[in-house]
Amino acid sequence: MASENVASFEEDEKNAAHEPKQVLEETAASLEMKQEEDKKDHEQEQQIPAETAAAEEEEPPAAAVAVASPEMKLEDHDQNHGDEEDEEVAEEEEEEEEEEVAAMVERMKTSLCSYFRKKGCRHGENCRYAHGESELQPRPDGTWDPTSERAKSFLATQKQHEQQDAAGAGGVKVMIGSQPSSATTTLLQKCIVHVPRGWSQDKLKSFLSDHSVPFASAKKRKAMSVCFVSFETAEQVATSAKILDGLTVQNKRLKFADVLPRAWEQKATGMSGMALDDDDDGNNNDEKTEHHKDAVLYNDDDDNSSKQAESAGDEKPVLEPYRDVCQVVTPLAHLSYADQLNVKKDDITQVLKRLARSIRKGCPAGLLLPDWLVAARDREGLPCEFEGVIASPIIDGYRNKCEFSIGSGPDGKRVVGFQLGTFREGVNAVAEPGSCRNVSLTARMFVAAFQSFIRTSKLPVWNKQDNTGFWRMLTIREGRKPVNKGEASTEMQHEIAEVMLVVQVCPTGVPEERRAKEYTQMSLALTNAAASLSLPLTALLVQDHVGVSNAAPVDSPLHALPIHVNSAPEELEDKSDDMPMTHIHDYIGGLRFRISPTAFFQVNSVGAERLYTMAGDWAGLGPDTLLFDVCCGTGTIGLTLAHRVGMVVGIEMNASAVADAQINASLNGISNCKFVCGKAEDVINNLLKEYVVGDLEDLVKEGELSTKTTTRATTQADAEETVVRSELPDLSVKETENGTHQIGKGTSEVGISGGQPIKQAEEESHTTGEKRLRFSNVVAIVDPPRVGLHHIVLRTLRLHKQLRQLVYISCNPESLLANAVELCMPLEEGTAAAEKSRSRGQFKGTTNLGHARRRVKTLPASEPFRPVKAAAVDMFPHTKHCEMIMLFER
Ligand SMILES: C[S@@+](CC[C@H](N)C(=O)[O-])C[C@H]1O[C@@H](n2cnc3c(N)ncnc32)[C@H](O)[C@@H]1O
Repeated sequence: MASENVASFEEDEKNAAHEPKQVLEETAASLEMKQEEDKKDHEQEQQIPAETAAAEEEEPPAAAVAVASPEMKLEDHDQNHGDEEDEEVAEEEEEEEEEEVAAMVERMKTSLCSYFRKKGCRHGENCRYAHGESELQPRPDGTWDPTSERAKSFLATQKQHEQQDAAGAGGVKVMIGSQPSSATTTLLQKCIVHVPRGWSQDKLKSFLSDHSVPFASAKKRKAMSVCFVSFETAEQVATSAKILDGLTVQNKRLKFADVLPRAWEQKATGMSGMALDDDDDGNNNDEKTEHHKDAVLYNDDDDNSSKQAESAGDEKPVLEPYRDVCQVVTPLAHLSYADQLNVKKDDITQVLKRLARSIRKGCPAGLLLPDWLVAARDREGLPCEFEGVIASPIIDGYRNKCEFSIGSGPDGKRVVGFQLGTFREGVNAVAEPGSCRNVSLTARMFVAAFQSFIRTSKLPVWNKQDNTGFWRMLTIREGRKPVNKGEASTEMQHEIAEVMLVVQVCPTGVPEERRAKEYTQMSLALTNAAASLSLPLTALLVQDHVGVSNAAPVDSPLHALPIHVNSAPEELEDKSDDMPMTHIHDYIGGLRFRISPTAFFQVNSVGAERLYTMAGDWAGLGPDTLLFDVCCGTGTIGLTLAHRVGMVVGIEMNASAVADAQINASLNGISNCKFVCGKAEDVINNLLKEYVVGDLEDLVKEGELSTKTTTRATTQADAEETVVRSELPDLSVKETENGTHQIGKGTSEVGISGGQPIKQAEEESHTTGEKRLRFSNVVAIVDPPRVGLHHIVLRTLRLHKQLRQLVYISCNPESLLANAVELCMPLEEGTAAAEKSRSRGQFKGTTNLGHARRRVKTLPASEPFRPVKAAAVDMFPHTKHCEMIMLFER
């Protein structure tokens, strides 16, 4: 027994030793693109649409994001800096890279833990080997641990196929596309590239026979310059390669290449093939849509060729690698829900450990480590308590917003659905949402109706390769009926009361009258479908967008189209005959929220309710609290917590979301919230000055506090804050005028103030003369986009002494990690001056830990936060995403 264990561990060590290099290569290659994306991200709404989520699933593991590419090093470096400094930064980045690769490899549990299987493993979740099949990941070569069930069932299937083949006609049966193929079978399938397009299959066969190629079967479609050939033995493959590879036929040299199995087959076989994409004929061959530079997908579905003829005429069949749409969009759906939660828990555990490691690494030499970091050693490296992942109350059909691409399917037909990969992978095909478990039935029915319409339209669908076409994207947003507390149905379907459809088009070159005609037909088709399927359709809009990516700027023109579906009067409060509806409504925490077409709203609204409640519970709210809701969207967090605080100030850059937030306050009779439209980095400093009793000496000068409080040291804050608050005048909040006025750079404030009697100061605003409340207890709940908080916001929060509690909600653990470094890393006195010279205008990225650590050193001496607790709410079942929440205090 014991020797078995040793043997298995030795083998694992060997495997592990190969992993880092491979991972490193992959990660470095992916970074250039990632940087570009991150830049764009900061300007955009960062909700994870189902489709984006799908694309993101395709990206390398999150740890790769922070690895620096050579381009990043150049860009981020001030050219005036000396070589020495460059080297230092490069060294740090290299270390960073190594650390993250190591962390990533650590997370890749590619072998089963034999201790766990036999009598339990004392390493628990920190074990580097997989505890059970659900934790097991494929090895870098695509194969599975040979002792796993997966590998065993794979071998069994392989054996079965071999038996079938032996009993059959003697040839190797090519099964790709219909059932799992074995590694052996895949190795016996090859493709030949640069075969004359005009050749028929028979011509190909006679060519092979003439050249004594011992093939088992050969397939070729006319008009394609690639064909597929299978062999019976490896020797036959080798012989044929010698004969065919490089042979000149009609002035072109043939290429004998591997066939790229579809993704699930790749996982099982670990195949990779030869480069194909260097066609020297200059023609835009169909094969060139195969961007996988390695090999060609063997699409054995003969039906596809005939299906293309039925399409509207502007699409060509594409030959490209594609995967099952559910696997792309919901990659965890094959696991039980409990296993999905375990996968997410492990991922977040690793992220948290990296936070502790990164801050320890950045701690100035000679400075005592903060207590929480010392305590991390006793928590197996965790920087704080981790309360685990809270399950989503709804597991299927939970998404209230999905973005469906309009394009061509693998068979060339017009399809409305999800992109089967990313453009940078060269995957352009779109597939119907099929049985993706995160999409609601309502959305699927609308997709089907819209797809039927699109197939009749004479206007072209969007082609990502040449950025042409008219129909681009269909966004479906759903709003629910109010649900009484405790009655929340697990079947979201029954609660959907409002549906908004936003159809994105590229109007370039299509005359207005022509568009208007198409829209009328579209509206009719969708209205009729909604009526016949008893689906609510309450808003229909067209969005014009001419950019390359479907992510349109929030100010892209929107036109509301009339629809005539019977709706309940309360659903249509802002609808009049000549003003079609432009919003939907949903409910969180018993409050009604109006949502504009471009405003962010959590896609899993019942999950969001859990998240916001937890944020409120952790934030230590009270009637004397001023709550800053940073990146507030339609005001969901602030408004659901408004009854627990003195006042809420929400900051949001999307103007229509801010307008929603203001209306949402009115809709729910909430009067102690203000919403400010502007970028948080532009307004937060001024707002803190406006509302927070910041500099206590000022107040003493103003005669509002006794001198006793001026000696208050930041580190004694908790004890003395009570004194400060009790000495503030006991005032009731006074009604102030609602209205809009300027604060800071290019911002506008809309708000309603009022509320319950609380303890705070009141003073006149310099800008409006209105009586303004000022608080000494300030809490921030930040819920930034995927890229995280802007460094100016982080700096302001860290330097604002009055801010003692900060709750960070994040849909991207990587940016949370980097931001947490900036909030929590201890600083040496005087560091700022020393670091100043090398900090000018650089360190742009926020998801890079090395950048974050260097940026902290540019701050003036300031008390760091400490991580107190962390948890996650699974807002995205069946995907790898999860919403994290962390409490920081000081
Ligand atoms: C993840 S959403 C959170 C919204 C809201 N807290 C909620 O849960 O519904 C992030 C929000 O931040 C906004 N945003 C993005 N960058 C911003 C910035 N620099 N300043 C202020 N808001 C920003 C986006 O428009 C979006 O509404």
